[in-house]
Amino acid sequence: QLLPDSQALIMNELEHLYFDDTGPGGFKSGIVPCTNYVDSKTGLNNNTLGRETAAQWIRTAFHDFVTADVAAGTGGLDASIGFETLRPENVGVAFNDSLFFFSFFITDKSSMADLIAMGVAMAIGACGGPQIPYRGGRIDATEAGPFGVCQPETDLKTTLSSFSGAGFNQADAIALTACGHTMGGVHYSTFPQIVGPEAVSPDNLGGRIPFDDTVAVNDINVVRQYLSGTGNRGGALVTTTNKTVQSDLRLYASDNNKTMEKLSQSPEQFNSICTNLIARMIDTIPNGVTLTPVLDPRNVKHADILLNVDWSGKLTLSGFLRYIETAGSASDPKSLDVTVINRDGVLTANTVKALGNLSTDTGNGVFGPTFRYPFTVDIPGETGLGGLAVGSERFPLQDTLFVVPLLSSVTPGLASYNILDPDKLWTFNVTAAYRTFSTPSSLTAIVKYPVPQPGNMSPRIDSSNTAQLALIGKTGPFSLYSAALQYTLNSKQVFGSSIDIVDEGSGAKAEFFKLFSIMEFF
Ligand code: HEM
Repeated sequence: QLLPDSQALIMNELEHLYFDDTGPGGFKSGIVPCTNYVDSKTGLNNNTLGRETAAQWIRTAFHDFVTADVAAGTGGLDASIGFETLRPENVGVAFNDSLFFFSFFITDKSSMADLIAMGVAMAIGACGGPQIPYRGGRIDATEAGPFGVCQPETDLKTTLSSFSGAGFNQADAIALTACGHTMGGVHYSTFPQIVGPEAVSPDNLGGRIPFDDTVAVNDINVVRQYLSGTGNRGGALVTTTNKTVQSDLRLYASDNNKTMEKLSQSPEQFNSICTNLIARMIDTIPNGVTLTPVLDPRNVKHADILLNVDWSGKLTLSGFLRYIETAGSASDPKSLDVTVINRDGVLTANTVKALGNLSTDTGNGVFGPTFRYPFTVDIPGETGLGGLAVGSERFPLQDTLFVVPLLSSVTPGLASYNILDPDKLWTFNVTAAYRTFSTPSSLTAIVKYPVPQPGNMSPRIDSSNTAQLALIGKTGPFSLYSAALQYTLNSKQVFGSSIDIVDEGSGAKAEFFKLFSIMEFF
């Protein structure tokens, strides 16, 4: 039998954030348009400061990554940056702004480190640059990492040795810097030793000098303008008269501009070198972390799957399929056939049509128009559910142990919910169905939600809350277990909360049921 494992659950969650959660409030909304700036002090967009969220996301990942020690297998993309924002080498609001935005999306299956990496891939892929292969599975550090981010004052030798410790040679270091220093710029508010107050204006209150004249586009311009001395000439880290802080000039010229010349040959060449280096940057992870395969937007995929069982033992599965019209793919079909695979792994004759919902495309999909195909299918309890087939795609699902949405609830409901609400008492009424021959007297619930970390804008997931679910009855082949769980949480914590139900005896597990998914208006 096909069983979903935690890697599949990580991929489902990240694909949802990356591919189809593209409307208002979605992950991508922070960088629509690419010039947009989300201020973490107010939570609102503010476009008078000369700041840019997309550029901040790229800089955040770089500062998190570059203190990696690949020989020792430590550091890299591990969100340790959250503990390091008071260091002089991490001066500026970029890090806390980014972590604040990402913190709305952290769950048990979407770590802060994965969100930081997604930020880079999205900022580049959605703002004129190439699509960066993106994988999930990173694990968040629980403490600060070593010092060692290059600063404008850092000498060339120290800068190159820092990159080298992270696995990047001189040519890599030059190119990676140019690939990053094509969006955003240097701010008077952050680096007054580099940019003077004359850069400040009413719609540029932070006093930013962009690296090139396409500040919100990930493109080759920075390289060409640096080499030709036109436009922004590579930006303030090249043109400042203060020699000590000409870090980009020192680095770019350190191999007699050989790497910059190579990057400048064509936009395709620039993109292909950057894709490779940026992917290597975000895939630099500590020993012991396993990344998922690359997320693939071409796949039809299921999302928001809910499985119910009624008092006659009949199962009902609902959710939607996602279809993305990627470059070169066929346009969205009117409908997609969804076929139930039973518990024995056999393709059944139980097929329903999922009808395309044209209004679901927000126009903001990173990979193209993105459509949802909602569906509902009834399944006899005896033969049960092992997965779904859509065309040649197979999605493993299971009905051995699952949370029953219609017999579960979250109170108070959505009517009184605001994402920024402070702490209040929440009740999670959770009912799980368990298909078993040796009925245990209770099942364990592990409730997971984000909690603040002192001195860090990023929360961590607390998995220490457990409770027992008691047997309340039977339906068809299932035993039903239930409990009312109460926690004092703020709205953001509820948004990121999930529950696992486990039978410790058999190892059966219902993993990552998102409590917010069943919140209703009452
Ligand atoms: C030699 C090493 C590097 C040094 C010394 C350096 C230094 C700087 C400085 C001083 C700023 C201005 C920040 C501000 O005023 O807010 C900046 C911005 C930026 N850096 Fe770097 N950087 C380096 C390498 C990189 C690399 C490798 C990347 C990415 C791959 C990167 C991405 C960015 C981005 C996107 C910005 C714009 C941020 C914004 O507009 O808010 N940097 N960098």
